[in-house]
Amino acid sequence: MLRIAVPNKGTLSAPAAQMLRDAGYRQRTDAKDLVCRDEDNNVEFFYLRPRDIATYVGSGDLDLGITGRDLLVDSGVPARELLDLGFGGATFRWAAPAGASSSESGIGGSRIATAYPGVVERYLAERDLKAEVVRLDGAVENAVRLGVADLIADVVETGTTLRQAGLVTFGEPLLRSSAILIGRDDEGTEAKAAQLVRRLQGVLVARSYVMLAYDVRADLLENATALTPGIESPTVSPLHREGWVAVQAMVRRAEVHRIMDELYELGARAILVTDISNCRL
Ligand SMILES: Nc1ncnc2c1ncn2[C@@H]1O[C@H](COP(=O)(O)OP(=O)(O)OP(=O)(O)O)[C@@H](O)[C@H]1O
Ligand SMILES: O=P(O)(O)OC[C@H]1O[C@H](OP(=O)(O)OP(=O)(O)O)[C@H](O)[C@@H]1O
Ligand SMILES: [Mg+2]
Repeated sequence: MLRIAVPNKGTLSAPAAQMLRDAGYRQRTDAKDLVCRDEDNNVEFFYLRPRDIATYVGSGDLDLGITGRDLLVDSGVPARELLDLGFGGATFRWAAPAGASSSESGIGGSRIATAYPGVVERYLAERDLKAEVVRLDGAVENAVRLGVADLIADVVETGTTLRQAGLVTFGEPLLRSSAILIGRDDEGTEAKAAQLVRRLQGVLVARSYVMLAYDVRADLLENATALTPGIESPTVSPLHREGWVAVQAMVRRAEVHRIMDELYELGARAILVTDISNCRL
């Protein structure tokens, strides 16, 4: 039975469980449950703190896990990224008091508060910089005003927490994070993860594409299908009405309204959009 770690709390927890449900797996119904067996799919899910997930996967005690890229890097364990899951996006950034005119050149020699010492120490080591890393558990934005650090390195999503603490970011992000599927850094990992990866990829495609169908005069077909080339090629079927055809193609959800406008202008009619609930390409 495949053993998979899923975040039990925090930002990644609900979207991770939803994605697994969308991929056809059974998930816990009670937030206090820490294990859920899915006999039909021969998988067992373990609900753990996202920070600990890389540890369990790196040691080989669990086969696969869902966590943040920043947490994987921070852990330094022998686990690797198998798939970007497209949620939980955040940057990991330097920040200092507004008006302190901080820059990356001032990082060496400073006191840096962070809940991600592994990420910060990797940055320092790569540049041969020495600095004092103050490891905190959270609410890192308070560290500067409380006097334990000169600057911080932390997760930034909307930037609201930083702003409210009177801090501003500086320099390039140390990394761009999102939720990822991870496996142990060894030979068997890809094979173990193959079915789960295919299912999750199906969910990702279903989320970012819709199915577009329309009728168009046969003499306009080339122009119309140039707008909707599909993934392989669009499906074209005859219509009962002489000289018209029906077309079906997958299009990117983000582009569908522009494409519908352009198809209508071209003369296509009965333009219909349907959600895709899952797929294998
Ligand atoms: N706004 C956000 N705040 C915190 N973490 C975020 C945010 N958006 C995405 N993440 C990602 O979530 C992961 C951190 O999850 P974790 O559950 O440890 O923190 P949390 O959501 O802040 O929960 P808690 O504060 O309860 O520990 C990281 O990979 C981080 O990049
Ligand atoms: O840019 P924002 O949208 O404001 O989000 C980023 C903030 O959210 C998280 O804190 P959280 O609320 O999880 O508290 P914590 O620091 O105790 O983990 C993170 O550590 C940042 O502080
Ligand atoms: Mg947090």
